[in-house]
Amino acid sequence: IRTIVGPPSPSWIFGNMLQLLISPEYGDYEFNWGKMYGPVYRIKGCLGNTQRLKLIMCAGEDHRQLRAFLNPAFAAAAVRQYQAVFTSVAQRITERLDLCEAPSVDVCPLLCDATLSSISEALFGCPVEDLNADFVEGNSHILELTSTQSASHILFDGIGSRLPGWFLRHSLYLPIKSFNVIRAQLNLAQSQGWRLVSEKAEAAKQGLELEGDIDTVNSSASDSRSIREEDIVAQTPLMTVAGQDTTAKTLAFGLIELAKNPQFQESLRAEIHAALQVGTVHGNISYDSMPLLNAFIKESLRMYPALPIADRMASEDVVIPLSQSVATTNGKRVTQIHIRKGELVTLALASYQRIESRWGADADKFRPSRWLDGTVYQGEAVGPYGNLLSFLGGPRMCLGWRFAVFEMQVFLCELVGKFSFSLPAGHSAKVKFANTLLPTDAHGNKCALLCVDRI
Ligand code: HEM
Repeated sequence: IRTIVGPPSPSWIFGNMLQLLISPEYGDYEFNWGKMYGPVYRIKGCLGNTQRLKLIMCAGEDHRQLRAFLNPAFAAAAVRQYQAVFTSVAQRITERLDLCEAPSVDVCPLLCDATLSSISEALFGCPVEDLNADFVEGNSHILELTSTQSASHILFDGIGSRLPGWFLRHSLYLPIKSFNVIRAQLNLAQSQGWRLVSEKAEAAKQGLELEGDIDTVNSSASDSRSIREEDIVAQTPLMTVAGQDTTAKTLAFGLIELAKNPQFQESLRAEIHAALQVGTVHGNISYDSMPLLNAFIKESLRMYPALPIADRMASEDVVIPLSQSVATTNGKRVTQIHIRKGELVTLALASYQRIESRWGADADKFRPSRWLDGTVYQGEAVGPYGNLLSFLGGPRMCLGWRFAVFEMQVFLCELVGKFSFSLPAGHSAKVKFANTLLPTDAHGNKCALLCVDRI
């Protein structure tokens, strides 16, 4: 890795990490590095750590079993059953927007509440109000915590990646404010998970019919025998963290783009109204047959992947073949890279989604029509949806991708069908990275301020 070319490091303490993670706008440096050095390059981590590039990873047996167990709740047929939940949650966003009297609204909290409701009702089988109130509050604390990023966080992560796993697990018990919040939330999530599992077990004992959620969909799965209740319980915080903010922010970025492009917004609304009309006659809306809606969702995921970069540590020595050779500092070109056990690899998902050979010469622009006019490269699929890596790929691919796509289809039909979105005068939206991509105001605060008018 040391001989792979890459940008110079401005600091031994931070390496290239501040440029990568807290540039004024996400990608200011990274997207240029991609253009200058190609799809694979070396950057420096904190404290002289060198091992960073972009590649893919593997996962262990426990993880495979747990995925197999959870998979049925996220299969296409199961996700279709969540339509009534998504529709009712979307209608509640409309009700809240109708009550807003201010000239502009920050849509982030509305969307975040809505995506939590979808998870709670579809996967846990109960409304958010039935979840422990402290758990719901702790969840928003966690979202706030994970929406901040600073040089000291980055240094802390850099030091943390050099410490043994047992030390990090114990350090969570240090009396640090953010650790207190995480600890309390993990405990609440565990007890919340136990409550859900025992309620389901009790209902099943009484012969009550249960459908569609994580705990019941899988009760008959043959490969679930080795999964313990503790494992199911452990999924409660994972579902809310993985599925709430990711989908809400993708929608928020999408609505900002719609506000910037009134003409596209009009065309999308016309498609939605036509589909809703046909749906009323036939009793079902065919979301997958709406070209503009689906092109718009794919373009939102492409330009604003909730997780723009993912770090992986090699669990064993491995040789990774490259589809194109890359230059080395000693003037040679190599077609494979040797990664040693323990070395860190950064997968630059957002950069991949701006590669011109895949997405067109204007890959830096938000243009949904690229999905309809043949601009997008039609080759082997690396991710589950639209050849995008927003949901990653391989054994750790997002379990909830169908859930997220369907939820976005239903929410957008409701919102764009009923409201028009425009940017408030003088408001400039920015894109920041703090664990995930966030829309922010000019001061860097998480916010997607929009003028929202009833049609
Ligand atoms: C637009 C919305 C979403 C995006 C962009 C997204 C993206 C991702 C990505 C990139 C990962 C891999 C993370 C990593 O391994 O570093 C992931 C994992 C995961 N996601 Fe999503 N996600 C979304 C929505 C959801 C939803 C709605 C759910 C569930 C309700 C969900 C459940 C999960 C789970 C359980 C994992 C862990 C999978 C594993 O480790 O095997 N996600 N997601």
